Amino acid sequence: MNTVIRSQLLRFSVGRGQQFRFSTAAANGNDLVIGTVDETLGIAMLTMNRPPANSLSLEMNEAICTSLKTMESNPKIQSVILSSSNPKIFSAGLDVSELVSPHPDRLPKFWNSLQQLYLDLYGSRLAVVAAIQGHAPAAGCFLAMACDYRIMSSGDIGGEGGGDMKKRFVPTIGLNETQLGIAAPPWMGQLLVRTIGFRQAELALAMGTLFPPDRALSIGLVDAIESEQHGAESTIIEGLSELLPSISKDQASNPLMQKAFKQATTFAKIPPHARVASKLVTRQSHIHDMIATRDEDTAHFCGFVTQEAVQKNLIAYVEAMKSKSKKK
Ligand SMILES: CC/C=C\C/C=C\C/C=C\CC/C=C/CC(=O)SCCNC(=O)CCNC(=O)[C@H](O)C(C)(C)COP(=O)(O)OP(=O)(O)OC[C@H]1O[C@@H](n2cnc3c(N)ncnc32)[C@H](O)[C@@H]1OP(=O)(O)O
Repeated sequence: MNTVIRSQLLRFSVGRGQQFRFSTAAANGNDLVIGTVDETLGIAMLTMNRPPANSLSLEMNEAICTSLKTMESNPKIQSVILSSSNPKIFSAGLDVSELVSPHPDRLPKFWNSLQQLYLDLYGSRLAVVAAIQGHAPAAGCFLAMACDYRIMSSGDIGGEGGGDMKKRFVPTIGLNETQLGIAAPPWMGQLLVRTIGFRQAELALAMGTLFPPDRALSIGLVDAIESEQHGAESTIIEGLSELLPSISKDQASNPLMQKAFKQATTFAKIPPHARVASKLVTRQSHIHDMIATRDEDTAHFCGFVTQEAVQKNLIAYVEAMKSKSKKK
């Protein structure tokens, strides 16, 4: 919450695998987002890096938007991989501390930053490939749905624990808002309808369902699933290692990341004008609807979240989350 973007862009250099970073005044000194670009291939990588869970605060939303816009402003870049520096969490959705006992001035600004993130990502001229290595609940799922292609980790043996007692790590994805005693905003819910169809979305929204990878694939919430068991050195793909930020270099032999890289490369080869025009055919009306109702949506959100009963639910949810985390 006390993270403030001090300077938008410290360094932006293009070329094979060069990086640009955002400088922030976060207590841990980390960059919120790390961007790398490869002009030769026409692809970029945007790595979310807000420990512990890549939750979306006002500053995180703004950092993703600014980074994406910077990539878009480079005419040589046609596609981008959206990934996470946390191998088990793509994004935990909204930073719940933005919702609990919110400051009246900050709350509408926060919501506006989320709306803008939706508009920028869903309407981006770039083809965005989501590399969903870990959990993607609520607005984490929304982030993935706003991309053009989603590849999710199938989960693996050995994610937690040790020795013979290793547990299987199974990431999940979905709009689970009702489990928190809130409802997904209409535009987010509609994005689910557009992605998986009316009946599946109606049920999933009501139940707050979080889908494991195989179910997410079968209903079309993700386009592909991939193991994360790292391959042999010989399977390393040229260009991927250079594109990965220094904190994720070990991901070069990760099959999921390789698949995302191949997909981004495929997108980058499609004639851009045709690709962007076809994207507008399916997305423009949804974007226009959202813009037309944006102020109303903000007022609705602020009124809804600040209700006493909603605050009570949220406080209980955050307490349960913290005590679960402490017990680990
Ligand atoms: C017609 C409609 C009518 C009305 C609607 C009108 C308006 C709409 C109103 C409201 C809409 C608001 C929309 C909300 C969308 C959201 O995104 S809400 C946020 C939902 N997110 C979640 O529920 C996820 C919660 N987190 C988890 O389930 C797990 O953390 C997760 C599965 C992601 C990972 O599990 P695990 O690996 O076991 O990690 P931990 O649980 O131990 O967590 C690690 C640390 O991360 C912190 N953390 C996790 N999630 C969040 C978060 N969302 N925000 C902030 N912090 C988070 C957690 O506390 C741990 O921190 P610690 O180690 O304790 O410091």
